[in-house]
Amino acid sequence: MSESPVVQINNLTKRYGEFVALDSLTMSVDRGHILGFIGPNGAGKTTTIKILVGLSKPTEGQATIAGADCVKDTRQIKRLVGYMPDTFGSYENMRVREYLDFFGAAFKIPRKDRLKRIDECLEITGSSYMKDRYVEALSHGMKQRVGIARTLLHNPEVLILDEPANGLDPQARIEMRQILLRLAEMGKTLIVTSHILPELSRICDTVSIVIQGQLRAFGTLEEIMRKISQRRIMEVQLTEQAAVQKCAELIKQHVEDDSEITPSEAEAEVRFTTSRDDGQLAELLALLGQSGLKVVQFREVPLDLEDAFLSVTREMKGGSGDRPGGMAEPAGTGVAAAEPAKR
Ligand SMILES: Nc1ncnc2c1ncn2[C@@H]1O[C@H](COP(=O)(O)OP(=O)(O)OP(=O)(O)O)[C@@H](O)[C@H]1O
Repeated sequence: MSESPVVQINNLTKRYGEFVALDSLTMSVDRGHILGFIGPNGAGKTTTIKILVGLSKPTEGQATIAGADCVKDTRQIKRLVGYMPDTFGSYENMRVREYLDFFGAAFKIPRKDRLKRIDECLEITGSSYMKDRYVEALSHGMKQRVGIARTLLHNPEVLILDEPANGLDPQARIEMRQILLRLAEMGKTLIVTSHILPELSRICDTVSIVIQGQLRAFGTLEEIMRKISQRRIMEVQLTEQAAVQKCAELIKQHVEDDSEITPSEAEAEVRFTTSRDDGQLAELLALLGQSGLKVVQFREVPLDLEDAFLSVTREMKGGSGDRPGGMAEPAGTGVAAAEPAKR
């Protein structure tokens, strides 16, 4: 029999007066999994997280962590969840070990166990060498790692990390990724928010895309990518910028009426979306050549998580209109919108 999900969110709704910040959100995360929680500014991510960690009450719906109700069982929730916000706070004249000791004491870890636990958490996050350094003198990347060590002190089952890779250089991001994967291997369940989508796609096995308080896509990376890749994005690279419009016109005559065609004179290329098969695309390529266009590349653009995100964001544009804190119009590829992936 399969284990029930560690995090279970059912029809979670949060209203501020008339404004619906979260609209019947339902999703779940299994033990040892890493959920990428994605959404533009104002989508409702922080609102969801606040409810999960017991800092806010939903207007309707329910959230549980390892069976504990996020509203009624707040003491249990504190023990079960480690939350790392996206800001570190200011801790002057405190060394890393003192900082962690302070939080260990706040979690009521007995002093003799605390020192051992601090060493363990520093080791897991590759921060042992920072132990005697002053917190305020740490780099941003070092602070992020100490922040995770702090989150681990009371050995929570679920870790909620808000933008852990934000502001990190490429090397620090790789290290962060390794830490998060190690935590999942240890059986921790992770919910990670991020705006660095390619980074997130390397660590998450499940992805949830929230826009305007609603779940727009949910499932494994493969499920979401399969949905959006029903239409592929093709790219035609030309030798001359002047030929771009002519190329776009010819493509328009050959593909579906609702195909999205994006000419870029600056890059001497045309991108378009289509469900035409390989044979039909080969005909198009031949036609472009016969029309005197010098095509140097004709290829399918691989889709990534960013495309999925832009795809569902674009779909929302035609929906319920503006909303405070919404995302600017994305320069998306216009691939077919993803339906929420059922699990
Ligand atoms: N206390 C509040 N009163 C009224 N509206 C609120 C309150 N808190 C949040 N909101 C609104 O709810 C919506 C969702 O906000 P939330 O902070 O959850 O978004 P988010 O996805 O975390 O965005 P970001 O990525 O910018 O942090 C926003 O439109 C926000 O303005």
